Amino acid sequence: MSELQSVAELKAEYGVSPAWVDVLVDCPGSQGVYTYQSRPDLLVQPGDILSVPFGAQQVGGIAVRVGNQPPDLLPEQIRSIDSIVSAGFFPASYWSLLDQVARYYQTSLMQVVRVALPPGLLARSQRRIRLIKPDASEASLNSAAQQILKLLKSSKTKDYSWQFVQRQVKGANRGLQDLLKLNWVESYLEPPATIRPQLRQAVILVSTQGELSDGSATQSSVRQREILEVLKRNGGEMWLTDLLQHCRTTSPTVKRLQEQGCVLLQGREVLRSEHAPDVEQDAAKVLTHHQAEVLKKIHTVTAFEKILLHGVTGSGKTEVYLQAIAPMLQRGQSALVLVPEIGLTPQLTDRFRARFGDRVCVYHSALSDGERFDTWRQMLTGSPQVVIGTRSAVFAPLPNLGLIVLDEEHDSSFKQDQPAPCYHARSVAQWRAELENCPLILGSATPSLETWLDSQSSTYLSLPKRILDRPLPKIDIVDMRKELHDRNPSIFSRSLQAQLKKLKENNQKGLLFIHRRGHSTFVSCRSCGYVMECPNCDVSLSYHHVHETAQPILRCHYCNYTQLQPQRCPSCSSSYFKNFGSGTQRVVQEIAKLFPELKTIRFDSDTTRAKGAHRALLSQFAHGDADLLVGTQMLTKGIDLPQVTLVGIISADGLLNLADFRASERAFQTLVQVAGRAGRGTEPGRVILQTYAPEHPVIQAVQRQQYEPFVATELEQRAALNYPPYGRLVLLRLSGLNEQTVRSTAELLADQLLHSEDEVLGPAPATIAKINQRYRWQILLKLTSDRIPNVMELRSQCPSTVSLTIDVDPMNLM
Ligand SMILES: Nc1ncnc2c1ncn2[C@@H]1O[C@H](COP(=O)(O)OP(=O)(O)OP(=O)(O)O)[C@@H](O)[C@H]1O
Ligand SMILES: [Zn+2]
Ligand SMILES: [Zn+2]
Repeated sequence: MSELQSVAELKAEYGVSPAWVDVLVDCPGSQGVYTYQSRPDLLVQPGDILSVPFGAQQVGGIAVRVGNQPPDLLPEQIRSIDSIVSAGFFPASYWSLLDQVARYYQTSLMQVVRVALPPGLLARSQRRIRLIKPDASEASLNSAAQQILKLLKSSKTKDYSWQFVQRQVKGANRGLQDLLKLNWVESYLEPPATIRPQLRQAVILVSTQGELSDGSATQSSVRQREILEVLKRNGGEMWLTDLLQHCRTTSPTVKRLQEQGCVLLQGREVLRSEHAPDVEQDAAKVLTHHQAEVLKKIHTVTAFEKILLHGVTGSGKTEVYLQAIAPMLQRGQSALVLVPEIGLTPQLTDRFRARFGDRVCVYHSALSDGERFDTWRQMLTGSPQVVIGTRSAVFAPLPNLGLIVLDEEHDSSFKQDQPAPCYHARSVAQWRAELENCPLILGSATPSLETWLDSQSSTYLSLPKRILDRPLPKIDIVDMRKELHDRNPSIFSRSLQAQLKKLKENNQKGLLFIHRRGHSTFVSCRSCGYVMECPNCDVSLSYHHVHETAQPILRCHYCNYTQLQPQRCPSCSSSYFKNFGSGTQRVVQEIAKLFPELKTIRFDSDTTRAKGAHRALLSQFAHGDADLLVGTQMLTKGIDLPQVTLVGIISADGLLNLADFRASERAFQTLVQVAGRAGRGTEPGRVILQTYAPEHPVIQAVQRQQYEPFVATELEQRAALNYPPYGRLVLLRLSGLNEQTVRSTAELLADQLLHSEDEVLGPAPATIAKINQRYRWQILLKLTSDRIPNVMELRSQCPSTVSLTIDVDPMNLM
């Protein structure tokens, strides 16, 4: 638990209000947490908005911590709080949470604030003064207070901005204090509701006739007609940006259409929350027996409780979340739903929107500052709502939280590796649920070992069957060594080919899963073995081939370094210089060669980079004439398309051979999840899993689709080696431009750690020893107890050229 004390506790203990307050100052040009002295007459609580002196100014700040421990500063360095602008602006528990994150992950509070809050929150808000006792008499007051009172009475709304009052009244501050004490006026912070609404250009179709160039078929008039046609098809109105993109045209062309009287350009105000398409209203589904049982249990939980919802793929977990949340909104409470990646959210958010309409808001780190800010403002209004977001949304400042859901809780993207704080949204969600005293639901078909082991201390709920008793797909394991032996050199086994042939006739769709992105993982020389590497990073370059006739390029996935693929080996000049492996591009090209009748869509980080691309590609696949979706890890995450009957796993081997103690767990989870995309509709599903290691225990476990036996074996191994979820880890990552300095710093730190009772592994170069010119070393601490040593102090021993990242409970050991 946090070491923070509530004001009530402090008062009980000391009989006084807290003496010191840490204030987050966030104004243009400076952002930081500073300590101020409180005043005996002020009862400052975390979450209050304060006015504090800063330099020569008075600025707004947020009280984040209060205490009676004198800070490590000279008395003359500490200034006093001016006043409380707005008490309880944030729930106090919110600041306890951020504080707890900072302490647990051993980073500064400011760094936590940076992931949690939109920048410049206070700078955009305005402090105002309002008269609350209209019949107040001025007689007994000092002159400044009298003037303020007079001023406020003269205002129609009985209120003015503090800035205005200060300009009108000399000594306004003292006058205000008196009035506040009398409770005749109140001081409040107005969130910038009306400030700078964003305007966006809309194009409206006025006439398809107009005075198009001259009626003749010049190239430009044909172009213009096309644009008008597109506008017409879209109901006569589109955002300018959408129209430009859609028609591949420029704004001067559209402006010319306006001059010709065909269209009208108009600035419109938009709320900058993520633009979502209209979704049809949807009513609650009649639950299956298992779903109903689970929901009944969830409804009985009203205080903090950790609930593991273990449901096989396609068992209808989302429907359970929806029906768990509905009564909550009715009671005026809000819910937070965390999902691993934004690629998965379009379908999920649509389902939530269909049920709850505009009470749903999407919050993730890819939002622009403006969008984040607007979404934030909506949250602080306190109206009951559902926030869906990725890991940073765990910090969404929703007041009155009734439930937190973490869907696909096993997913490692809930953990932030870089930059600090290296937090795990699952841990933070748990602390938050504890602080808010609300239930936390962790949902997964393949729970993480951490959660599984912990489920003894939580509520276990299970959905063992798919909805409507649909069967799990049948999984065939294909030994690729045998394929080669039987003279099938193709990346598709004979059984996968047979299934692919049947797709079109049966009017069904398939997914092909590849473990890596890009055309292949690396390029090497078949004569001398030379491997093309990135000059900045310690990784091989990946081969990218845009289309058959394009010049192939090589790219680094860490720093984006790009070069043309050389014709010959740079080392021995051999012309046998080829790419290996199989990535999405190669699979797409092979399909085009072998099955020209099948239409494919590529779904990986290259094709989904643009905003909204996930949604566009998935809906193209679901509603268009494409037969195959070819993709990477993204395919494993929650895609729910009833037409998909076939899942082909091109090669499972890359997953099995990762150098990480969690490799088996991850491989099992990924393979079960991707297999689970098949047969979710009325037609049963079929999975072809290709591998060079069919006897591998993970492959065997996946084929049987039995979670518990797999986990039991895996836990035994972890226990034997004292790895998580038994023994805990802390990883220290060091990096810098000078290899020698990084190395010697790592050695110095490791020496100091040797005195602790914990096991010190390393120092050693990281698996990827250089990224973006920075050399990387690491030290791994294997803890012998649950007590996490404080390694913050080691920071002072690092030269300024070496950066140290502390990763508590690391997920990524590369
Ligand atoms: N009670 C029900 N009756 C009919 N259809 C349902 C019911 N519950 C859920 N469904 C449908 O079943 C499908 C699978 O549900 P859902 O996507 O929630 O499963 P899931 O458990 O989240 O799966 P996964 O973990 O594989 O993503 C969805 O299309 C959903 O609309
Ligand atoms: Zn060579
Ligand atoms: Zn690089």
